[in-house]
Amino acid sequence: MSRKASENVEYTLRSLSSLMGERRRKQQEPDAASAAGECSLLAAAESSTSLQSAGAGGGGGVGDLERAARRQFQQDETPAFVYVVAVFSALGGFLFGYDTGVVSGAMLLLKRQLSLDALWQELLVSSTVGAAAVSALAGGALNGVFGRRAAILLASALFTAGSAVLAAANNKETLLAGRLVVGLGIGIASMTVPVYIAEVSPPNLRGRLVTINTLFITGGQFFASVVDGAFSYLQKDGWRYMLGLAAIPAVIQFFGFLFLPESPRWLIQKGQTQKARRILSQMRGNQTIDEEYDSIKNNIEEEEKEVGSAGPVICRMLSYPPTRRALIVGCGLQMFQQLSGINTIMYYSATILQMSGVEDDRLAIWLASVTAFTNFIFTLVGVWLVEKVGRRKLTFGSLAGTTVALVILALGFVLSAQVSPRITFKPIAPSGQNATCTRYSYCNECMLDPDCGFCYKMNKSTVIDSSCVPVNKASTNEAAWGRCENETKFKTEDIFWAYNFCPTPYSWTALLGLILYLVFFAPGMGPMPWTVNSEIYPLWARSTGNACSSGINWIFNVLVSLTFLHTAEYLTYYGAFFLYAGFAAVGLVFIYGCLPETKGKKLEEIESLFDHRL
Ligand SMILES: O[C@H]1[C@H](O)[C@@H](O)[C@H](O)[C@@H](O)[C@H]1O
Repeated sequence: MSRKASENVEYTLRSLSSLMGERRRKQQEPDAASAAGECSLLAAAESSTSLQSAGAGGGGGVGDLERAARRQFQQDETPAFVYVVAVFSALGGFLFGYDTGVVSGAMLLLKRQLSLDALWQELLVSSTVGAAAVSALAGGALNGVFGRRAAILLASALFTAGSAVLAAANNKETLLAGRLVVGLGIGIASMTVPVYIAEVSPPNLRGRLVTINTLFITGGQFFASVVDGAFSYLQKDGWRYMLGLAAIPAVIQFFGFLFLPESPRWLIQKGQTQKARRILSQMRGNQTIDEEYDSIKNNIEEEEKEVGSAGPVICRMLSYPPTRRALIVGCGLQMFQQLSGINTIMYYSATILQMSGVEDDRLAIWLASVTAFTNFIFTLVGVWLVEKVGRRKLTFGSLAGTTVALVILALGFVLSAQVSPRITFKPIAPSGQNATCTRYSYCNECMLDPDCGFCYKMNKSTVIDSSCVPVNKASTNEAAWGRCENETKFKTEDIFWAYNFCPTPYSWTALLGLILYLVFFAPGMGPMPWTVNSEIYPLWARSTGNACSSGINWIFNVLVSLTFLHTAEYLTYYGAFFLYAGFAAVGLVFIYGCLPETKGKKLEEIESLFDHRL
């Protein structure tokens, strides 16, 4: 009998045995449990044999029975406890999304209240991402030595402390300290949570449960954008609520995890086998865990024989071809996730939407939450698809669509640049004022200079009397001098001010590109790098592998988001998006050539997928 066929028999046997055992329990027959088990097993064996032969002959009702048994088997495999554990862990993802997302709205208020210059604004935004990169890299050792549970507890304590410091801060230095602490929490959570969920999940649900973590990340980003919108009306101290609110889920996670168990795989590795057994059977409900337990244990012993246990894990990973290949795939996926520009889209969506003709600031903030919502909803599609189509197809399809969307986005900007309004009016700068902006001839050039903005009138749908003047450093809603100097006044005179965008009839292409981008990116390229990384390393290399790949994710996150405005300045907006499309196209080749399918495999079986060259 082929391996697959014998697996099927065993599967049906176990399913039917459990199905009938369950029925007996329900009828509350007084016979001893063991006898019931034995009987049902015998009966199951019989029906299983007949299933096989009937299956070969194409019996229809038998298929139904088998399907029912499978369904029952899967239900038995996943008691509600696994979901509780997954949701509590994924609160770490929620905080990751919330804290990275909320800062853009908080910054609008903070820069006014604490008179922050551009350097401080950049510091407050990127310090968190930088700290996350460092703690994600360090989190590998932390996870290996103290376990997943301790790492998650530490992350939620850091989130709580950081949010409290931020809510109470009275100066920019304290704010910076709070943002650094929160960043340390994000880094640890980002690398630990997927690993922990993967290790406690049954194979048939692992992808889905790990992907829920990314759903929580994008949910956190969406929630942050709504909170930003709501508190933007509270000009004084609104930022305290925005930044401090994160303490609530952090405290919930902390207390929840005091009662939740350690990963059984980590415990087995540390020799705490009795405890591991107990937790594993708690996670698997009424299924027998012997097979799973033995396979984890044997695997650990074999790995130790094969790779040894001397020297730093990263060196062992690099010198052992299967883990070296897995590391290349894991880090490559995380790198291409960021290089395809997701965080440029997330952080600058308000600006991109303004380019699509939305002129009102507050409306742009609310529309940005529509973008965040699209990201969230389509991640849900990913949760649904991951166990149906598998990781490889989902990631490849998603990146292919993302590449096309980036090209459409770029073409939208090309069209807009080609019809960019001419500058027809060159006002004389008042003495002592900067006049460099007045040298530009087209709105497009003016827009790309972060110090300048475009001031114009409209005659029906034509731009007239347009000038390029310096922006007011304290508020980008108005110019430093000239007709657009006073926001409340120029609005009554039918004069318009465009900072960071140009009025254009082709704005809809940018909007279309933006939405298409998220529709394609969110189900695959968003969650799959995290999901795949949580499953491709053997146990001894899992925390280090995830530490490296998460670190790469955060490093490229900083690189891409911090350089976007400069890239746009040198290459123009469409140049920047063509560049991301180019990176995404290279990513496609990488995925096609290197990413194996891990769907449905036991964590212990996945290593063999990397036995051969990529
Ligand atoms: O998977 C997540 C998700 O797609 C987020 O929207 C993004 O901001 C993160 O950088 C990414 O790692």
